[in-house]
Amino acid sequence: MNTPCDMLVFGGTGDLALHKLLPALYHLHRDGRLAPDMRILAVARNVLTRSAYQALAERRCRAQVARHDFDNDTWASFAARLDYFAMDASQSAEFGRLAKFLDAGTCQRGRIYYLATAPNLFEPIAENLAIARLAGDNTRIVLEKPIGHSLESAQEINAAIGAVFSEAQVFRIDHYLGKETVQNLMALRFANALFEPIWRAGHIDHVQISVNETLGVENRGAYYDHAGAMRDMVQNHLLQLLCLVAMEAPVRFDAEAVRNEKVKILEALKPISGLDVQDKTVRGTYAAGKIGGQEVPAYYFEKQVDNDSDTETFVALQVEVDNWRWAGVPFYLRTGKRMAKKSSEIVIQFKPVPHRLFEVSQANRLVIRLQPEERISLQLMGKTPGKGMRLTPMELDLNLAQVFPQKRRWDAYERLLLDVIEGDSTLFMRRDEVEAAWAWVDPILKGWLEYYQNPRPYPAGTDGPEQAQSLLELQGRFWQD
Ligand SMILES: NC(=O)C1=CN([C@@H]2O[C@H](COP(=O)(O)OP(=O)(O)OC[C@H]3O[C@@H](n4cnc5c(N)ncnc54)[C@H](OP(=O)(O)O)[C@@H]3O)[C@@H](O)[C@H]2O)C=CC1
Ligand SMILES: O=C1O[C@H](COP(=O)(O)O)[C@@H](O)[C@H](O)[C@H]1O
Repeated sequence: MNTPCDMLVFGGTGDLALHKLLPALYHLHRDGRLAPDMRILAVARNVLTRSAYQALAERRCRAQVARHDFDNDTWASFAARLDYFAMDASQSAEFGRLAKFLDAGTCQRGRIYYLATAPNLFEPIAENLAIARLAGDNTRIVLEKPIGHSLESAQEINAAIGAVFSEAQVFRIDHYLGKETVQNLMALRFANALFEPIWRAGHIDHVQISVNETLGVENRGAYYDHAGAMRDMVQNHLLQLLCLVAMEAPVRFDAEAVRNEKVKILEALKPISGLDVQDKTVRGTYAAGKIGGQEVPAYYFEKQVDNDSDTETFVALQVEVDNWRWAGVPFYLRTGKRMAKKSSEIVIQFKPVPHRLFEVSQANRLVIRLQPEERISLQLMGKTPGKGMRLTPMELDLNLAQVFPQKRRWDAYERLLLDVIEGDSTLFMRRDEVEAAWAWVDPILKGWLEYYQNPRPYPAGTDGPEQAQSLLELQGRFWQD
Protein backbone atom coordinates (compact mmCIF):
# COMPACT_ATOMS: atom_id res chain seq x y z
CA MET A 1 0.00 0.00 0.00
CA ASN A 2 1.35 3.45 -0.82
CA THR A 3 -0.67 6.38 0.43
CA PRO A 4 -4.00 5.14 1.69
CA CYS A 5 -6.95 7.26 0.73
CA ASP A 6 -9.38 6.74 3.59
CA MET A 7 -9.02 6.76 7.35
CA LEU A 8 -11.83 5.41 9.50
CA VAL A 9 -11.76 6.58 13.07
CA PHE A 10 -13.80 4.22 15.25
CA GLY A 11 -14.67 6.27 18.33
CA GLY A 12 -14.72 9.42 16.20
CA THR A 13 -16.78 11.38 18.73
CA GLY A 14 -14.57 10.46 21.68
CA ASP A 15 -12.11 12.54 23.63
CA LEU A 16 -9.03 11.19 21.86
CA ALA A 17 -10.45 11.66 18.36
CA LEU A 18 -11.70 15.20 18.93
CA HIS A 19 -8.91 16.38 21.20
CA LYS A 20 -5.88 14.82 19.48
CA LEU A 21 -6.52 13.01 16.20
CA LEU A 22 -8.57 15.59 14.32
CA PRO A 23 -6.34 18.54 15.27
CA ALA A 24 -3.31 16.47 14.17
CA LEU A 25 -5.01 15.61 10.86
CA TYR A 26 -5.96 19.26 10.41
CA HIS A 27 -2.29 20.26 10.76
CA LEU A 28 -1.18 17.56 8.32
CA HIS A 29 -3.83 18.77 5.85
CA ARG A 30 -2.73 22.38 6.30
CA ASP A 31 0.89 21.40 5.64
CA GLY A 32 -0.14 19.59 2.45
CA ARG A 33 0.84 16.18 3.80
CA LEU A 34 -2.43 14.35 3.15
CA ALA A 35 -3.29 12.96 -0.28
CA PRO A 36 -5.87 15.30 -1.87
CA ASP A 37 -8.49 12.54 -2.10
CA MET A 38 -8.02 11.16 1.40
CA ARG A 39 -11.31 10.98 3.30
CA ILE A 40 -11.71 10.79 7.05
CA LEU A 41 -14.73 8.89 8.28
CA ALA A 42 -15.64 9.13 11.95
CA VAL A 43 -17.61 6.19 13.33
CA ALA A 44 -19.57 6.03 16.60
CA ARG A 45 -23.03 5.01 17.83
CA ASN A 46 -24.46 8.46 18.37
CA VAL A 47 -26.66 9.42 15.42
CA LEU A 48 -25.31 12.59 13.82
CA THR A 49 -25.55 14.10 10.36
CA ARG A 50 -22.38 14.79 8.44
CA SER A 51 -22.75 18.53 8.97
CA ALA A 52 -23.41 18.08 12.70
CA TYR A 53 -20.19 16.09 12.97
CA GLN A 54 -18.28 18.69 10.97
CA ALA A 55 -19.58 21.38 13.32
CA LEU A 56 -18.56 19.34 16.38
CA ALA A 57 -15.11 18.71 14.92
CA GLU A 58 -14.71 22.40 14.07
CA ARG A 59 -15.59 23.46 17.60
CA ARG A 60 -13.09 21.04 19.11
CA CYS A 61 -10.32 21.81 16.60
CA ARG A 62 -10.72 25.57 17.05
CA ALA A 63 -10.23 25.08 20.78
CA GLN A 64 -7.19 22.90 20.23
CA VAL A 65 -5.29 24.45 17.34
CA ALA A 66 -3.31 27.67 17.93
CA ARG A 67 -5.22 30.71 16.68
CA HIS A 68 -2.60 31.67 14.10
CA ASP A 69 -2.69 28.13 12.64
CA PHE A 70 -6.45 28.04 12.19
CA ASP A 71 -8.17 29.77 9.28
CA ASN A 72 -11.62 29.35 7.81
CA ASP A 73 -10.53 28.45 4.27
CA THR A 74 -8.19 25.72 5.44
CA TRP A 75 -10.90 24.45 7.75
CA ALA A 76 -13.44 24.37 4.91
CA SER A 77 -11.11 22.31 2.72
CA PHE A 78 -10.30 20.01 5.64
CA ALA A 79 -13.96 19.62 6.60
CA ALA A 80 -14.72 18.49 3.04
CA ARG A 81 -12.71 15.35 3.85
CA LEU A 82 -14.77 14.63 6.97
CA ASP A 83 -17.76 12.36 7.06
CA TYR A 84 -19.66 10.54 9.77
CA PHE A 85 -21.18 7.08 9.99
CA ALA A 86 -23.35 6.00 12.92
CA MET A 87 -23.05 2.33 13.85
CA ASP A 88 -22.53 0.03 16.79
CA ALA A 89 -19.12 -1.46 16.10
CA SER A 90 -19.75 -4.43 18.38
CA GLN A 91 -22.51 -5.63 16.03
CA SER A 92 -21.44 -7.76 13.08
CA ALA A 93 -24.53 -6.93 11.05
CA GLU A 94 -23.68 -3.22 11.02
CA PHE A 95 -20.49 -3.82 9.03
CA GLY A 96 -22.45 -4.77 5.92
CA ARG A 97 -23.95 -1.28 5.97
CA LEU A 98 -20.50 0.19 6.50
CA ALA A 99 -19.10 -1.77 3.54
CA LYS A 100 -21.85 -0.42 1.28
CA PHE A 101 -21.24 3.10 2.47
CA LEU A 102 -17.50 2.79 1.83
CA ASP A 103 -17.95 1.23 -1.60
CA ALA A 104 -20.02 4.19 -2.67
CA GLY A 105 -16.90 6.30 -2.19
CA THR A 106 -14.71 3.73 -4.04
CA CYS A 107 -11.22 3.50 -2.69
CA GLN A 108 -8.56 1.72 -4.70
CA ARG A 109 -5.55 2.50 -2.60
CA GLY A 110 -6.46 1.23 0.80
CA ARG A 111 -7.71 2.18 4.20
CA ILE A 112 -6.53 2.85 7.70
CA TYR A 113 -8.73 1.75 10.59
CA TYR A 114 -7.96 3.77 13.69
CA LEU A 115 -9.49 2.16 16.78
CA ALA A 116 -9.92 5.12 19.14
CA THR A 117 -12.28 3.09 21.31
CA ALA A 118 -12.05 1.11 24.51
CA PRO A 119 -9.92 -2.03 23.99
CA ASN A 120 -12.89 -4.38 24.46
CA LEU A 121 -14.02 -3.33 20.97
CA PHE A 122 -10.71 -4.19 19.28
CA GLU A 123 -11.49 -7.88 18.77
CA PRO A 124 -15.07 -7.48 17.51
CA ILE A 125 -14.07 -4.66 15.17
CA ALA A 126 -11.21 -6.68 13.62
CA GLU A 127 -13.37 -9.79 13.26
CA ASN A 128 -16.27 -7.86 11.80
CA LEU A 129 -14.04 -6.03 9.34
CA ALA A 130 -12.83 -9.43 8.15
CA ILE A 131 -16.34 -10.86 7.86
CA ALA A 132 -17.46 -7.83 5.85
CA ARG A 133 -14.36 -8.23 3.61
CA LEU A 134 -13.10 -4.83 4.64
CA ALA A 135 -9.74 -6.10 5.85
CA GLY A 136 -7.26 -6.89 3.11
CA ASP A 137 -3.69 -6.26 1.97
CA ASN A 138 -4.50 -2.66 1.36
CA THR A 139 -5.45 -1.89 4.92
CA ARG A 140 -3.74 -0.97 8.18
CA ILE A 141 -5.09 -0.95 11.70
CA VAL A 142 -4.08 1.38 14.52
CA LEU A 143 -4.65 0.29 18.12
CA GLU A 144 -4.66 2.72 21.00
CA LYS A 145 -3.09 1.89 24.32
CA PRO A 146 -3.65 0.25 26.72
CA ILE A 147 -3.92 -2.97 24.73
CA GLY A 148 -6.05 -4.92 27.19
CA HIS A 149 -5.80 -4.78 30.97
CA SER A 150 -3.47 -7.75 31.60
CA LEU A 151 -1.09 -10.08 29.76
CA GLU A 152 -3.87 -12.55 29.08
CA SER A 153 -6.27 -9.98 27.65
CA ALA A 154 -3.47 -8.40 25.58
CA GLN A 155 -2.57 -11.82 24.15
CA GLU A 156 -6.19 -12.43 23.32
CA ILE A 157 -6.54 -9.07 21.55
CA ASN A 158 -3.24 -9.52 19.71
CA ALA A 159 -4.26 -13.00 18.59
CA ALA A 160 -7.64 -11.76 17.33
CA ILE A 161 -6.00 -8.86 15.48
CA GLY A 162 -3.27 -11.18 14.18
CA ALA A 163 -5.90 -13.53 12.75
CA VAL A 164 -7.06 -10.72 10.46
CA PHE A 165 -4.07 -8.42 9.93
CA SER A 166 -0.37 -9.28 9.48
CA GLU A 167 2.00 -7.74 12.05
CA ALA A 168 3.23 -5.26 9.40
CA GLN A 169 -0.33 -3.94 9.08
CA VAL A 170 -0.75 -3.39 12.82
CA PHE A 171 0.27 -0.07 14.39
CA ARG A 172 0.12 -0.13 18.21
CA ILE A 173 0.40 3.48 19.11
CA ASP A 174 2.16 4.97 22.14
CA HIS A 175 2.04 8.70 21.62
CA TYR A 176 5.10 9.23 23.83
CA LEU A 177 7.20 7.76 21.03
CA GLY A 178 5.94 10.55 18.76
CA LYS A 179 7.24 13.31 21.01
CA GLU A 180 10.23 15.16 19.54
CA THR A 181 12.32 14.98 22.69
CA VAL A 182 11.74 11.26 23.03
CA GLN A 183 13.14 10.77 19.55
CA ASN A 184 15.90 13.18 20.44
CA LEU A 185 16.87 10.80 23.20
CA MET A 186 17.81 8.29 20.52
CA ALA A 187 19.71 10.98 18.61
CA LEU A 188 21.51 12.01 21.78
CA ARG A 189 22.53 8.47 22.63
CA PHE A 190 23.30 7.07 19.21
CA ALA A 191 24.54 10.05 17.19
CA ASN A 192 27.08 11.27 19.76
CA ALA A 193 30.21 9.35 20.68
CA LEU A 194 30.44 11.29 23.93
CA PHE A 195 27.87 9.47 26.00
CA GLU A 196 28.24 5.82 25.03
CA PRO A 197 31.35 5.01 27.13
CA ILE A 198 29.76 6.39 30.30
CA TRP A 199 26.17 5.24 29.65
CA ARG A 200 26.43 2.27 31.98
CA ALA A 201 26.59 0.99 35.53
CA GLY A 202 30.21 2.01 36.16
CA HIS A 203 29.38 5.70 35.67
CA ILE A 204 25.67 6.11 36.29
CA ASP A 205 24.38 6.15 39.87
CA HIS A 206 20.68 5.96 38.99
CA VAL A 207 18.05 7.08 36.49
CA GLN A 208 14.76 8.86 37.20
CA ILE A 209 11.82 8.93 34.82
CA SER A 210 8.96 11.19 35.92
CA VAL A 211 5.74 12.01 34.10
CA ASN A 212 3.76 14.33 36.34
CA GLU A 213 0.46 15.89 35.33
CA THR A 214 -1.63 18.59 36.97
CA LEU A 215 -4.78 17.30 35.25
CA GLY A 216 -7.11 14.96 37.10
CA VAL A 217 -9.12 12.24 35.37
CA GLU A 218 -11.29 14.91 33.69
CA ASN A 219 -14.21 13.26 31.88
CA ARG A 220 -12.49 9.86 31.62
CA GLY A 221 -13.46 8.51 35.03
CA ALA A 222 -15.34 5.50 33.65
CA TYR A 223 -12.25 4.28 31.81
CA TYR A 224 -9.66 5.41 34.33
CA ASP A 225 -11.30 3.87 37.37
CA HIS A 226 -10.77 0.43 35.80
CA ALA A 227 -7.28 1.23 34.59
CA GLY A 228 -5.35 3.35 37.11
CA ALA A 229 -1.93 4.88 36.62
CA MET A 230 -0.16 1.53 36.24
CA ARG A 231 -2.16 0.46 33.19
CA ASP A 232 -2.76 3.95 31.84
CA MET A 233 0.82 5.26 32.00
CA VAL A 234 3.44 2.84 33.36
CA GLN A 235 2.70 -0.24 31.24
CA ASN A 236 3.17 1.81 28.10
CA HIS A 237 4.63 5.34 28.22
CA LEU A 238 7.01 4.98 31.16
CA LEU A 239 8.29 1.56 30.15
CA GLN A 240 8.85 2.83 26.62
CA LEU A 241 10.91 5.71 27.97
CA LEU A 242 12.87 3.29 30.12
CA CYS A 243 13.56 1.14 27.05
CA LEU A 244 14.94 4.09 25.11
CA VAL A 245 17.26 5.04 27.96
CA ALA A 246 18.45 1.50 28.61
CA MET A 247 18.52 -0.26 25.23
CA GLU A 248 21.64 -1.11 23.24
CA ALA A 249 22.27 0.69 19.96
CA PRO A 250 20.14 -0.92 17.24
CA VAL A 251 22.07 -2.07 14.18
CA ARG A 252 19.89 0.11 11.96
CA PHE A 253 17.26 2.76 12.59
CA ASP A 254 14.37 0.68 11.38
CA ALA A 255 11.31 -0.88 12.94
CA GLU A 256 12.65 -4.39 13.53
CA ALA A 257 16.09 -3.42 14.81
CA VAL A 258 14.80 -0.75 17.22
CA ARG A 259 12.02 -2.96 18.53
CA ASN A 260 14.35 -5.95 18.97
CA GLU A 261 16.48 -3.89 21.34
CA LYS A 262 13.50 -2.58 23.29
CA VAL A 263 12.12 -6.10 23.83
CA LYS A 264 15.47 -7.20 25.29
CA ILE A 265 15.17 -4.51 27.96
CA LEU A 266 11.58 -5.40 28.81
CA GLU A 267 12.63 -9.02 29.17
CA ALA A 268 15.55 -8.00 31.41
CA LEU A 269 13.36 -6.14 33.92
CA LYS A 270 13.71 -7.77 37.32
CA PRO A 271 10.29 -9.01 38.43
CA ILE A 272 8.55 -7.27 41.31
CA SER A 273 6.08 -9.62 42.91
CA GLY A 274 4.51 -10.67 46.20
CA LEU A 275 5.73 -8.73 49.21
CA ASP A 276 8.31 -6.86 47.04
CA VAL A 277 5.50 -4.47 46.16
CA GLN A 278 5.70 -3.01 49.66
CA ASP A 279 9.38 -2.04 49.30
CA LYS A 280 9.66 -1.28 45.62
CA THR A 281 6.38 0.34 44.72
CA VAL A 282 4.25 3.21 45.97
CA ARG A 283 0.59 3.59 45.03
CA GLY A 284 -1.27 6.81 45.70
CA THR A 285 -4.60 8.47 45.04
CA TYR A 286 -5.17 12.20 45.11
CA ALA A 287 -7.25 13.75 47.85
CA ALA A 288 -8.82 17.21 47.60
CA GLY A 289 -6.33 20.04 47.22
CA LYS A 290 -5.39 23.07 45.13
CA ILE A 291 -4.00 23.27 41.61
CA GLY A 292 -2.92 26.75 40.48
CA GLY A 293 -4.85 28.28 43.38
CA GLN A 294 -8.10 26.47 42.44
CA GLU A 295 -9.74 23.96 44.79
CA VAL A 296 -10.07 20.55 43.16
CA PRO A 297 -12.00 17.53 44.46
CA ALA A 298 -10.60 14.21 45.63
CA TYR A 299 -10.39 11.42 43.05
CA TYR A 300 -13.33 9.62 44.69
CA PHE A 301 -15.60 12.56 43.88
CA GLU A 302 -14.65 12.80 40.21
CA LYS A 303 -17.37 12.07 37.63
CA GLN A 304 -17.99 8.35 36.97
CA VAL A 305 -15.54 7.26 39.66
CA ASP A 306 -16.68 4.78 42.29
CA ASN A 307 -16.78 6.42 45.75
CA ASP A 308 -15.14 3.28 47.19
CA SER A 309 -12.57 3.05 44.42
CA ASP A 310 -9.11 1.70 45.23
CA THR A 311 -7.67 2.79 41.88
CA GLU A 312 -4.28 4.51 41.98
CA THR A 313 -3.66 7.88 40.34
CA PHE A 314 0.03 7.84 41.31
CA VAL A 315 2.72 5.20 41.02
CA ALA A 316 6.40 5.26 41.98
CA LEU A 317 8.61 2.26 41.35
CA GLN A 318 12.16 1.16 41.89
CA VAL A 319 13.08 -0.91 38.87
CA GLU A 320 16.17 -2.89 37.98
CA VAL A 321 17.34 -3.89 34.53
CA ASP A 322 19.07 -7.21 35.03
CA ASN A 323 21.74 -7.10 32.36
CA TRP A 324 25.45 -6.42 31.99
CA ARG A 325 25.13 -2.70 31.25
CA TRP A 326 22.75 -1.83 34.07
CA ALA A 327 23.51 -4.26 36.89
CA GLY A 328 22.91 -2.51 40.23
CA VAL A 329 21.61 0.77 38.75
CA PRO A 330 18.14 1.65 40.06
CA PHE A 331 15.65 3.18 37.64
CA TYR A 332 13.08 5.18 39.58
CA LEU A 333 9.80 5.65 37.73
CA ARG A 334 7.08 8.01 38.85
CA THR A 335 3.83 9.24 37.37
CA GLY A 336 0.83 10.94 38.89
CA LYS A 337 -2.24 13.00 38.22
CA ARG A 338 -3.00 16.22 40.12
CA MET A 339 0.65 16.78 40.94
CA ALA A 340 2.17 20.15 41.84
CA LYS A 341 3.27 20.88 38.28
CA LYS A 342 3.18 19.38 34.81
CA SER A 343 6.59 18.06 34.00
CA SER A 344 7.96 15.02 32.23
CA GLU A 345 11.64 14.38 32.45
CA ILE A 346 14.39 11.83 32.45
CA VAL A 347 17.30 12.40 34.80
CA ILE A 348 20.56 10.54 34.37
CA GLN A 349 22.45 10.96 37.61
CA PHE A 350 26.14 10.23 37.15
CA LYS A 351 28.41 9.00 39.93
CA PRO A 352 30.64 11.50 41.76
CA VAL A 353 34.28 11.99 40.73
CA PRO A 354 36.45 9.17 42.12
CA HIS A 355 38.70 11.51 44.11
CA ARG A 356 37.48 14.80 45.52
CA LEU A 357 39.86 17.76 44.98
CA PHE A 358 37.49 20.60 45.79
CA GLU A 359 35.40 21.42 48.78
CA VAL A 360 32.16 21.73 46.83
CA SER A 361 31.51 19.07 44.28
CA GLN A 362 28.30 17.70 42.85
CA ALA A 363 28.03 14.74 40.53
CA ASN A 364 27.07 15.48 36.92
CA ARG A 365 23.48 15.16 35.91
CA LEU A 366 21.89 15.03 32.47
CA VAL A 367 18.27 16.13 32.37
CA ILE A 368 16.15 15.41 29.32
CA ARG A 369 12.97 17.39 29.68
CA LEU A 370 10.09 16.25 27.50
CA GLN A 371 7.48 18.74 28.62
CA PRO A 372 6.28 21.40 29.14
CA GLU A 373 9.37 22.68 27.31
CA GLU A 374 11.76 20.50 25.32
CA ARG A 375 15.27 20.88 26.60
CA ILE A 376 18.36 18.91 27.37
CA SER A 377 20.67 20.17 30.09
CA LEU A 378 23.89 18.86 31.48
CA GLN A 379 24.80 19.92 34.97
CA LEU A 380 28.52 20.44 35.43
CA MET A 381 30.74 21.94 38.07
CA GLY A 382 32.58 25.15 37.14
CA LYS A 383 34.73 27.73 38.83
CA THR A 384 33.12 30.80 40.40
CA PRO A 385 34.91 33.89 38.99
CA GLY A 386 37.36 35.53 41.40
CA LYS A 387 39.98 34.50 43.84
CA GLY A 388 40.45 30.90 44.93
CA MET A 389 38.83 27.73 43.64
CA ARG A 390 35.24 28.07 44.66
CA LEU A 391 33.05 25.84 42.52
CA THR A 392 29.44 26.30 41.45
CA PRO A 393 27.07 23.90 39.69
CA MET A 394 26.26 25.26 36.22
CA GLU A 395 24.32 24.05 33.22
CA LEU A 396 24.93 23.48 29.55
CA ASP A 397 21.39 24.06 28.46
CA LEU A 398 19.87 23.27 25.08
CA ASN A 399 16.36 24.59 24.56
CA LEU A 400 15.07 22.91 21.42
CA ALA A 401 12.46 25.61 20.75
CA GLN A 402 15.32 28.15 20.63
CA VAL A 403 17.55 25.97 18.45
CA PHE A 404 14.75 25.63 15.88
CA PRO A 405 12.72 28.82 16.42
CA GLN A 406 11.20 28.81 12.94
CA LYS A 407 9.81 25.28 13.24
CA ARG A 408 6.33 24.71 14.62
CA ARG A 409 6.52 21.90 17.16
CA TRP A 410 4.63 18.92 15.82
CA ASP A 411 2.24 17.20 18.14
CA ALA A 412 3.12 13.54 18.71
CA TYR A 413 -0.04 12.40 16.92
CA GLU A 414 0.86 14.35 13.76
CA ARG A 415 4.14 12.54 13.46
CA LEU A 416 2.64 9.14 14.25
CA LEU A 417 -0.36 9.51 11.95
CA LEU A 418 1.97 10.40 9.13
CA ASP A 419 4.08 7.32 9.93
CA VAL A 420 0.95 5.15 9.73
CA ILE A 421 0.02 6.69 6.39
CA GLU A 422 3.57 6.08 5.15
CA GLY A 423 3.71 2.59 6.67
CA ASP A 424 6.68 3.20 8.98
CA SER A 425 6.26 1.24 12.22
CA THR A 426 9.57 2.16 13.89
CA LEU A 427 7.82 4.27 16.52
CA PHE A 428 5.04 1.76 17.19
CA MET A 429 4.98 -1.18 19.57
CA ARG A 430 5.36 -4.69 18.28
CA ARG A 431 3.19 -7.46 19.66
CA ASP A 432 5.98 -9.07 21.73
CA GLU A 433 6.90 -5.67 23.22
CA VAL A 434 3.37 -5.06 24.49
CA GLU A 435 3.17 -8.56 25.90
CA ALA A 436 6.61 -8.36 27.56
CA ALA A 437 5.52 -5.11 29.23
CA TRP A 438 2.34 -6.75 30.54
CA ALA A 439 4.29 -9.81 31.69
CA TRP A 440 6.31 -7.51 33.96
CA VAL A 441 3.36 -5.38 35.10
CA ASP A 442 0.94 -8.24 35.92
CA PRO A 443 2.81 -9.53 39.03
CA ILE A 444 2.87 -6.00 40.46
CA LEU A 445 -0.88 -5.66 39.96
CA LYS A 446 -1.34 -9.07 41.57
CA GLY A 447 1.00 -8.13 44.44
CA TRP A 448 -1.06 -4.99 45.03
CA LEU A 449 -4.25 -7.04 45.33
CA GLU A 450 -2.67 -9.19 48.02
CA TYR A 451 -0.34 -6.87 49.87
CA TYR A 452 -1.08 -3.24 48.99
CA GLN A 453 -4.76 -2.70 48.52
CA ASN A 454 -5.17 0.84 49.73
CA PRO A 455 -3.35 3.51 47.78
CA ARG A 456 -1.75 6.23 49.96
CA PRO A 457 -3.59 9.55 49.80
CA TYR A 458 -1.79 12.71 48.66
CA PRO A 459 -3.29 16.18 48.50
CA ALA A 460 -3.85 17.38 44.92
CA GLY A 461 -1.17 19.91 43.98
CA THR A 462 1.68 18.12 45.78
CA ASP A 463 4.48 15.74 44.78
CA GLY A 464 2.57 12.58 45.61
CA PRO A 465 2.52 10.48 48.79
CA GLU A 466 5.35 10.82 51.31
CA GLN A 467 6.24 7.18 50.73
CA ALA A 468 7.42 8.12 47.23
CA GLN A 469 10.02 10.41 48.78
CA SER A 470 11.10 7.68 51.21
CA LEU A 471 11.55 5.23 48.34
CA LEU A 472 14.63 7.24 47.32
CA GLU A 473 15.60 8.80 50.63
CA LEU A 474 16.15 5.41 52.23
CA GLN A 475 18.87 4.94 49.64
CA GLY A 476 20.38 8.40 50.13
CA ARG A 477 18.80 9.79 46.96
CA PHE A 478 16.02 12.23 46.20
CA TRP A 479 13.66 13.07 43.35
CA GLN A 480 14.98 15.77 41.08
CA ASP A 481 12.22 18.38 40.84
N1 LIG B 1 -8.39 10.43 25.60
C1 LIG B 1 -7.07 10.38 25.59
O1 LIG B 1 -6.34 11.37 25.79
C2 LIG B 1 -6.39 9.09 25.32
C3 LIG B 1 -7.11 7.94 25.05
N2 LIG B 1 -6.47 6.77 24.77
C4 LIG B 1 -7.20 5.55 24.46
O2 LIG B 1 -8.04 5.81 23.35
C5 LIG B 1 -9.24 5.06 23.45
C6 LIG B 1 -10.43 6.01 23.39
O3 LIG B 1 -10.35 6.90 24.50
P1 LIG B 1 -11.30 8.16 24.64
O4 LIG B 1 -11.44 8.88 23.35
O5 LIG B 1 -10.79 8.89 25.82
O6 LIG B 1 -12.70 7.48 25.01
P2 LIG B 1 -14.16 8.13 24.94
O7 LIG B 1 -14.97 7.39 25.91
O8 LIG B 1 -14.11 9.61 25.02
O9 LIG B 1 -14.63 7.77 23.45
C7 LIG B 1 -15.06 6.50 23.07
C8 LIG B 1 -15.59 6.57 21.65
O10 LIG B 1 -15.97 5.27 21.24
C9 LIG B 1 -17.31 5.33 20.75
N3 LIG B 1 -17.95 4.03 21.00
C10 LIG B 1 -18.16 3.44 22.19
N4 LIG B 1 -18.76 2.26 22.03
C11 LIG B 1 -18.94 2.11 20.69
C12 LIG B 1 -19.52 1.10 19.89
N5 LIG B 1 -20.03 -0.01 20.41
N6 LIG B 1 -19.53 1.27 18.55
C13 LIG B 1 -18.99 2.39 17.99
N7 LIG B 1 -18.43 3.37 18.70
C14 LIG B 1 -18.41 3.23 20.04
C15 LIG B 1 -17.94 6.48 21.53
O11 LIG B 1 -19.07 7.05 20.88
P3 LIG B 1 -20.57 6.51 21.13
O12 LIG B 1 -20.75 6.37 22.60
O13 LIG B 1 -21.44 7.52 20.48
O14 LIG B 1 -20.63 5.22 20.44
C16 LIG B 1 -16.79 7.46 21.48
O15 LIG B 1 -16.73 8.07 20.23
C17 LIG B 1 -9.14 4.30 24.76
O16 LIG B 1 -8.62 3.01 24.50
C18 LIG B 1 -8.13 5.09 25.57
O17 LIG B 1 -7.45 4.30 26.49
C19 LIG B 1 -5.10 6.71 24.70
C20 LIG B 1 -4.34 7.82 24.95
C21 LIG B 1 -4.91 9.08 25.32
O1 LIG C 1 -2.02 8.21 27.36
C1 LIG C 1 -2.26 9.06 28.21
O2 LIG C 1 -1.49 10.14 28.25
C2 LIG C 1 -1.94 11.34 28.88
C3 LIG C 1 -0.70 12.19 29.10
O3 LIG C 1 -0.15 12.51 27.84
P1 LIG C 1 0.72 13.86 27.66
O4 LIG C 1 1.15 13.79 26.25
O5 LIG C 1 -0.22 15.00 27.98
O6 LIG C 1 1.83 13.77 28.64
C4 LIG C 1 -2.65 11.05 30.17
O7 LIG C 1 -3.24 12.25 30.65
C5 LIG C 1 -3.74 10.04 29.94
O8 LIG C 1 -4.33 9.69 31.18
C6 LIG C 1 -3.19 8.79 29.30
O9 LIG C 1 -4.25 7.95 28.91
